[in-house]
Amino acid sequence: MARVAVFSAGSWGTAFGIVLADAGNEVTLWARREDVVTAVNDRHENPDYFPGVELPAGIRATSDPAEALAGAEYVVLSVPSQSLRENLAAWAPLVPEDAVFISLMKGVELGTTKRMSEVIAEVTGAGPERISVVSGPNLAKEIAMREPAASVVACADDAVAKQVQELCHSRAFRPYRSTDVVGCELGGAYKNVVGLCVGMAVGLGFGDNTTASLITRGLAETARLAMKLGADPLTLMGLAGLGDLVATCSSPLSRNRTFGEKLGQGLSVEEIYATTSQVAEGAKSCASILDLARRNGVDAPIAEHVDAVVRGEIGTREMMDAFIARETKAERD
Ligand SMILES: NC(=O)c1ccc[n+]([C@@H]2O[C@H](COP(=O)([O-])OP(=O)(O)OC[C@H]3O[C@@H](n4cnc5c(N)ncnc54)[C@H](O)[C@@H]3O)[C@@H](O)[C@H]2O)c1
Ligand SMILES: O=P(O)(O)OC[C@H](O)CO
Repeated sequence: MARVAVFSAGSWGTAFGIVLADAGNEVTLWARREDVVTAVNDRHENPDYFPGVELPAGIRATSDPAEALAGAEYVVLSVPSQSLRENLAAWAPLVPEDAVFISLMKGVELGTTKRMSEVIAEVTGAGPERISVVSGPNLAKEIAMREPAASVVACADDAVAKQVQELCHSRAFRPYRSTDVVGCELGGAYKNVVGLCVGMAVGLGFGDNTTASLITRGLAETARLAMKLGADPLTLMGLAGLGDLVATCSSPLSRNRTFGEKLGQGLSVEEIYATTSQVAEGAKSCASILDLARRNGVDAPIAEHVDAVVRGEIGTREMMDAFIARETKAERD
């Protein structure tokens, strides 16, 4: 049993907290709001995200980061990607010096184009052996309901990946392990952009040929960039690549796919933001991923067109027409 601090009590932080508690760990959830802390501690529930789901007794909550981090052996980070740097700068001095970070986030930082593990390294000074990521087809609601699912734990140090793997192996959650942090993180971040794109196609009324074509070309685009950055292409064929892409692009539970669907139905980005407080990472990361691709000379048509739609520069139908009209090429180019 280990002591784990989870930041924060949103959908995935709470669901992964359930996994960790089911696996026998002592979990402290950090929540920004006192009413969430009270609901978790007094009623074993997080009503904002999973009303009616009873949280395990091994989960406690606090709004005090120092209390959450006291004696923590593992620090799970699950805040919106663009807020990580600022939040972590405040928490870092409180983190025990040997604690291992576990990033659950699927985004790329705007401006710097850094992956989340790179932001963690920069802000905390932790070495690669103290930074792991978990990524895979893990829609939070299904995980909170203990529906069976698999995922990937990646760390440059295989022994640490194994520790984190054991930490989160529960009765419903089966983690595999990898040392390909770049591949896992890019698979997770890119699938959100492809999920937005597929959602747009669905919102426009297109069927399975269109979605399968976008998923497959999205995987090719992800692999192109990931390989350029040193990832193993087989990682992208695994749970953190194809697996997550399929879950996100197929499920109405995906916030990214839903966001795209609303765009396809004609809503504006501002109108969609007004209807949900939950994060659709792809709406921000399309710009940073496109930036990363351009800096590395990688062709990224899906990121480019999704970014143009999100900026309001083109419409969703125009995006689909542009994909078809692109100059013909070999499939593997
Ligand atoms: N929800 C899922 O199914 C799922 C699964 C796997 C990975 N992820 C990834 O996990 C990360 C977190 O997503 P989520 O689904 O938990 O999002 P969420 O919107 O459900 O929760 C985000 C949490 O962060 C808090 N928060 C929001 N803005 C903040 C800020 N500026 N500073 C500090 N805290 C802030 C919110 O209060 C909330 O507790 C994302 O990168 C997402 O891609 C989500
Ligand atoms: O709801 P989404 O679109 O953020 O997707 C959730 C998970 O990342 C699926 O693995």
